[in-house]
Amino acid sequence: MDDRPTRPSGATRRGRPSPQPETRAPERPWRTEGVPPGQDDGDRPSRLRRLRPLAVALLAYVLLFGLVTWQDQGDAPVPVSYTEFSDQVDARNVAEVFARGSTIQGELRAARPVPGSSGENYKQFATERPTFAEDDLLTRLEDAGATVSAEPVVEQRGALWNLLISFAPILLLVAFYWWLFRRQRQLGAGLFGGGSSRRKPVDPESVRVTFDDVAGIDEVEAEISEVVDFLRNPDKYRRLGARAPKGVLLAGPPGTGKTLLARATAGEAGVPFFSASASEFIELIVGVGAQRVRELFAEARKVAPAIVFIDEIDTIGRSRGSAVATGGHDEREQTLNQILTEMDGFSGAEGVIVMAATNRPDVLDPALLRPGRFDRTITVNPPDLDGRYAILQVHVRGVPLADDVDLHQVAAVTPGMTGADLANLVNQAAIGAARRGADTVSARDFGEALERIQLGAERDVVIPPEERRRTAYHEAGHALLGMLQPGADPVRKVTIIPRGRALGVTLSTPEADRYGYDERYLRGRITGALGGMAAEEEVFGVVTTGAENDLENSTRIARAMAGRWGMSQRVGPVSVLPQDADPRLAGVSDALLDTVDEEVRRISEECYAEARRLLRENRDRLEAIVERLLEHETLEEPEIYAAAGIPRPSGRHLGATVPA
Ligand SMILES: Nc1ncnc2c1ncn2[C@@H]1O[C@H](COP(=O)(O)OP(=O)(O)OP(=O)(O)O)[C@@H](O)[C@H]1O
Ligand SMILES: [Zn+2]
Repeated sequence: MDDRPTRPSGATRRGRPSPQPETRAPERPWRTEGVPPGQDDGDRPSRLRRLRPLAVALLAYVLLFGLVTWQDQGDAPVPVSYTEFSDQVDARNVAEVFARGSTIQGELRAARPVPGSSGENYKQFATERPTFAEDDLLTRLEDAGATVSAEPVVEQRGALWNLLISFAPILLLVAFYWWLFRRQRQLGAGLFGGGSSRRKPVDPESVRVTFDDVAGIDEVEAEISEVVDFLRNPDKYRRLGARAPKGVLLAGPPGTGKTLLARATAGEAGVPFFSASASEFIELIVGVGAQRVRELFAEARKVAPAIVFIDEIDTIGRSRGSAVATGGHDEREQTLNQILTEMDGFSGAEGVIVMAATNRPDVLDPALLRPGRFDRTITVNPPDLDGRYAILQVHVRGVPLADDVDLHQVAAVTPGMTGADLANLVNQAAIGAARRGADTVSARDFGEALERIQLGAERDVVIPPEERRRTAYHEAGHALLGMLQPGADPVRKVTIIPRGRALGVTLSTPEADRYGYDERYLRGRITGALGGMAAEEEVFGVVTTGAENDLENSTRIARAMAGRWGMSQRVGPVSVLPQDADPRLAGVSDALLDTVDEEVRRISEECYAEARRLLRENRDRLEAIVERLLEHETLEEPEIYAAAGIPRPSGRHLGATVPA
């Protein structure tokens, strides 16, 4: 669950909680990625080509360095070392070196210096050694059996050797880097099916996604259409000197179809679509991310007009002061800078449009949003009732529906669900029908799929009677408080059949789409969440571990009330716990944080006391629900309200599950 209480279902569970309800995780098996796997082989030649500039630069550097060193030698007395005389040594050369005043270092093994035979023209061989004449040297050389050749072969070992030695660390480093770089790519290719680092354009014809596949985007369609139009007729804009759109930021919660929208934009315009996830850019090695960005854009430019899509841009685009940053800092910044450079670099004329998606537009570095970069933000919201209906219609294409399926009804009972959730719902329903061996997908399949998504899959375990009874009180406590509090979301279902990791579940969902919450509603949510624990304490006099998940939920809401939503008078109308930022970095004092803690405790204690009071006053209702629950294990909305003798607030209900 994310940390706003805006999730579709207010399910409260007893038992070791699954912190992330099964509604999200493995939900999108159909999510196709831009790259057909196994295309990496074709990249090899271009990879070599890419490395060529590096090699050329290196070679040039070595040559230049060598040349400079060589040049130096012409003028200044550079030490020349004759470690030994081979028979290729030219005596004239030796003399020349002497004449220039160079020092010969090392041993003249073949020509031992003769004491006293000093010549004026020749410098000292070595300060502490006697000098000798050229003739003398020649004689000695010949005596030693050396051939005096016409070609001067001066062994330049000294300079060259020093050069090589001084280069060795750099060369080693370059080699190592190269090796790592290649290894990373191979690893990436191996692990992620051959496409993690390199994106090829998807053939626009082969995976053509169009606006027909995206539903409920009426509000953003106008803006997106402009991008499509530009990609289709860039000349029309160019002629008028209109600045082309460069970057479009798609902001919205996960699963709202941002990727789909970007892909559909490419599909509509009939241009290639390059996609990458920003998190893929971040590698351990600094510079790799930037390199990948460069490649991505280079390839897009080659086939422009095109769309480059960067998902999760916030992983690299977080503003510097932000508390949470992923990946190495340098790497992140370099990669971000590379993206900015690429965007600054191309003129609109090239026809590359960058689309990026984020669910945290608030944390983005302002540099990203400057004109000429991502200067358009399109907010994609979770769909409303009509939107959900439209999305369902898209996804039931090709799914044979039974006559009893009413998509309006399905849309009505799924407030808060995103496009991805709905796609999953249809998929799960179809799977259920297939498992039954049915020809069509029925309303019952939808009901069961929704239940599985909201409550988790049923688990086949034998619960001891004592535990079962305790669970029944716990869930009945949640349900009763949900029904007793005015303004609370209607209770849809209660079960003491273990589901997912929970021993029992109470599900309440809002009647209609909710966009904001008032304090009373939130307190009701806390009281309801604490209702299970309160019932256990009320009836058995002890508290069990079954309330862990409930406490997490209630505390989270209380913290947000006091620290984020200004609902505590003692804290005041200030934001102490801004979303996803470290309050201490934001300069919040410890005293204020302590006050929030105290307020969280106060709110929770008040709500708990309220829960206890309500349960005590309605003990007969509690017992009635428990009795029905132990008998039927699962109760639907009408039965729950009937058992408690409380009028039902809602009429809508996806009555597909028949209780045992
Ligand atoms: N508006 C929509 N119309 C039709 N289908 C949708 C819509 N929104 C989402 N979906 C379905 O959900 C799937 C996932 O959506 P998508 O990956 O585009 O969401 P997203 O916003 O990019 O999510 P995330 O932020 O998690 O990457 C889509 O492939 C599509 O099947
Ligand atoms: Zn509970």
